[in-house]
Amino acid sequence: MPNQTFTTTLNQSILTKPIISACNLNHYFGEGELRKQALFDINLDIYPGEIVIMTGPSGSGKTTLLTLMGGLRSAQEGSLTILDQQMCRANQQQMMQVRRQIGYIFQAHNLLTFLTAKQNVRMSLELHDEYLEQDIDGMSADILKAVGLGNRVDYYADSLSGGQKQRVAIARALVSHPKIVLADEPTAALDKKSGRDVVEMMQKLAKQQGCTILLVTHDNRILDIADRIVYMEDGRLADNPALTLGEPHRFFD
Ligand SMILES: Nc1ncnc2c1ncn2[C@@H]1O[C@H](COP(=O)(O)OP(=O)(O)OP(=O)(O)O)[C@@H](O)[C@H]1O
Repeated sequence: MPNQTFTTTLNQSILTKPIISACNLNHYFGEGELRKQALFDINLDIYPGEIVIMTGPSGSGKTTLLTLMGGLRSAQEGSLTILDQQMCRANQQQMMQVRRQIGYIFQAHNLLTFLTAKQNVRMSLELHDEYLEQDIDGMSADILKAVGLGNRVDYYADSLSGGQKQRVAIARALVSHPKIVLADEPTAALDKKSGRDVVEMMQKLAKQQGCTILLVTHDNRILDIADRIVYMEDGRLADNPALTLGEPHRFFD
């Protein structure tokens, strides 16, 4: 029987065009003699609604690629299209326009600790003109309920546990219904159960909204939430037999 992930991806590639598409993408840090290539000839298409996990050893280029794919870093060489915008040589305004359609979740939750959970989520809606006329308090409270924090809406971020803070960060990233969510090591600071809860929450909300998730992780306990796993090594996308054989847990243990 054909591999389900492969079949899904194949169907998607026939029916839809990628929401993110990298073609022969290279990236360099430093200048002159210090210039060092961090990404080599990356070719990767990500389709609407997919959950893609990017994994691989430390220093292999995952965060560099994630930040490029999130419009947080200027693309230098090759082609990178995000939501129909070519990011190579894009100006600041074009990059900003792309970023407004993306939700971000980082290892550190980056909540403002002197604001409540609801106020933190609300801030994300305040950045979007289209929501200003709507009940943004109600929307913020609703999404906090959806991530299981209905009884913590008015708690200050400081008084929440690590897992609860990360759930607020998920609510903040998804409340504006972004087309893409990028997550960099979202479970790194969490214990096993909280980490699992957080990604399952993210998966559920994203599937409800038809949102695409690109997630970087070293955490092999969450690889199964992905529709597709891509593996990086030495700045290149690599085939990882352990992952394609459906035995992701073998690799890092
Ligand atoms: N701002 C920077 N300046 C110079 N070199 C950098 C910079 N950021 C990353 N690098 C280099 O680029 C390479 C890829 O780094 P990157 O952080 O993307 O890897 P990673 O796979 O995300 O690693 P980790 O899993 O440890 O976070 C590394 O060799 C790193 O030292």
